[in-house]
Amino acid sequence: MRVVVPFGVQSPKTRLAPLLVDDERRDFAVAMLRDVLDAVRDAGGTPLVLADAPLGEPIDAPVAVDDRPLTDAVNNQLAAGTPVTVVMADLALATPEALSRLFETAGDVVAAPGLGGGTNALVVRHPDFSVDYHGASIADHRRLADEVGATFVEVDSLRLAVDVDEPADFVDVLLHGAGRAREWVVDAGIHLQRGDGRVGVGRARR
Ligand SMILES: Nc1nc2c(ncn2[C@@H]2O[C@H](COP(=O)(O)OP(=O)(O)OP(=O)(O)O)[C@@H](O)[C@H]2O)c(=O)[nH]1
Ligand SMILES: C[C@H](OP(=O)(O)O)C(=O)O
Repeated sequence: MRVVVPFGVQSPKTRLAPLLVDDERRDFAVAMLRDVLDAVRDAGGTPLVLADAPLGEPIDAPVAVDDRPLTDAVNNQLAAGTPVTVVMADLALATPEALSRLFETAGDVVAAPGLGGGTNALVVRHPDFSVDYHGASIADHRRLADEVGATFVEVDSLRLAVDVDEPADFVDVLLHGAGRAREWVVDAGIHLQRGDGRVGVGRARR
């Protein structure tokens, strides 16, 4: 199964700026990308990194560079009309088992919703379906599938629902992660902060 993994090289993970400086955000984004690529391969997928600029470092997967905005770049990958799967590069909890379940779920379009309204992964088996990312995209994708007469199936998965966008997402990486991304977070001195029944993250001063 061809699996496109979009990766924003230019100023990645800007919402993590409260905790990470520019270089750290890039290094962390690459650590997540490497974990996702491993999980895709271990789930039987053949990954292609769809980057908005050259990565500038070796990566264990073919890379296609397309500097168009995310939606346009992914729709270009769908244009041939053959089945394509899209898995975002910031799914730090993704495992081969979770991805296999997604890949094996029947439907013209199979989605893994993200927390907060995004669309973290899509298996597209309908030639007329197109994507429209950002701004509660899961709702847009339900509508777009309906408009072309495609069935739309959603996979309920914690591991595919968590995409790391904001510092609070590090809580789930620390509690449920196991790969390079979690290792990077720990090495960066980011730790759980628990008090009065709430949990967040803090960072040890260097
Ligand atoms: N190819 C490509 N991938 C993108 C682009 N923008 C985001 N991505 C990737 O799409 C996925 C989800 O995007 P976001 O969560 O918005 O990622 P992001 O842009 O790094 O994060 P923010 O800067 O905080 O919005 C991630 O895997 C990004 O690497 C883009 O313009 N082109
Ligand atoms: C790509 C985008 O990610 P978000 O901006 O919602 O994190 C989406 O899932 O539509």
